[in-house]
Amino acid sequence: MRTPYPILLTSTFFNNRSVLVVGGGQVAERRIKSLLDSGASIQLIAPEITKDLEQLVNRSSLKWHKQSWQSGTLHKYPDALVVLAATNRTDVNREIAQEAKAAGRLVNLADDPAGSDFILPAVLHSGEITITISTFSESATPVLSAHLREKLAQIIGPEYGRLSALLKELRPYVKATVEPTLRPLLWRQMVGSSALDLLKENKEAEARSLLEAIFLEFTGRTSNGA
Ligand SMILES: C[C@@]1(CC(=O)O)c2cc3[nH]c(cc4nc(cc5[nH]c(cc(n2)[C@H]1CCC(=O)O)[C@@](C)(CC(=O)O)[C@@H]5CCC(=O)O)C(CC(=O)O)=C4CCC(=O)O)c(CCC(=O)O)c3CC(=O)O
Ligand SMILES: NC(=O)C1=CN([C@@H]2O[C@H](COP(=O)(O)OP(=O)(O)OC[C@H]3O[C@@H](n4cnc5c(N)ncnc54)[C@H](O)[C@@H]3O)[C@@H](O)[C@H]2O)C=CC1
Repeated sequence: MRTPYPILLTSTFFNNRSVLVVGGGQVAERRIKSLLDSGASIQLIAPEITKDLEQLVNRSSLKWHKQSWQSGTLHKYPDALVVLAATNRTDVNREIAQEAKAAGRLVNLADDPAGSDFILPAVLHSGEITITISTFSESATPVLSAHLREKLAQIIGPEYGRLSALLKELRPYVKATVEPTLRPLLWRQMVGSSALDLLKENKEAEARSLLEAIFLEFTGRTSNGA
């Protein structure tokens, strides 16, 4: 059994590329909305699209080509490294995938995860934290992924996103003053501190002070060679 290799595409990836989506139903709509949230420019090929997608065409970086998929037309979208075949026609999705793979593009088929280059997991965003969940290994049970996302959403509250933001603020100072081998120890102290509880109670200033105190105490100790 091979496990899938998880990667997260950054907005840099989307800077000079577009994503090609074929099909404009419910599944395509869900994907296009999250692609737009990630800053992607999208080329959409479909004869008909949902009402929500029609509205997005007018006010986002989504370009609609109102037509069915035509064989041999992938070359018209040279900057689309990522292709989503999301029509309700298995034969059409398969043909798109063949063309995409032959041209060295990365393709996802909405109806065939095992034949896809990558799959799209269930996603939970909590502030600056992204949690992805997948059940995929040869095939998937997506409703279980959605269920797990709901469970995790109850555990991972907004305080974790706020803690992440505070730790990021401290990161340059830690990098400048703490030896690389000692950094994990310091970060673990901060993450395991009661800053999280303070943030849960919206005591942002107290949480910041506590983290700064841990930092100062740690640097004082380590620079003394203790
Ligand atoms: C591989 C993957 C995506 C990919 O990479 O393409 C995939 C594939 C397939 N889904 C199918 C069906 C359904 N998918 C959903 C729902 C969701 N599906 C999602 C993810 C994924 N689904 C990826 C794997 C995730 C993982 O690794 O676990 C969620 C979590 C996220 C999202 O899509 O945004 C979202 C939750 C939305 C929410 O509740 O928030 C529902 C329920 C519903 O719609 O309410 C049904 C109907 C019930 C059923 O059939 O189970 C079919 C059969 C199609 C057919 O019969 O033709 C296939 C293809 C196949 O399994 O062959
Ligand atoms: N991965 C997932 O999470 C899920 C995947 N699916 C699969 O995804 C497929 C699509 O699902 P929905 O969006 O709900 O279907 P839908 O029926 O709502 O939409 C299908 C879309 O494909 C377009 N289309 C049809 N033929 C086309 C062609 N030749 N060229 C371009 N566009 C074409 C239609 O105009 C429409 O916009 C389903 O058939 C199913 O196999 C379904 C549910 C969840």
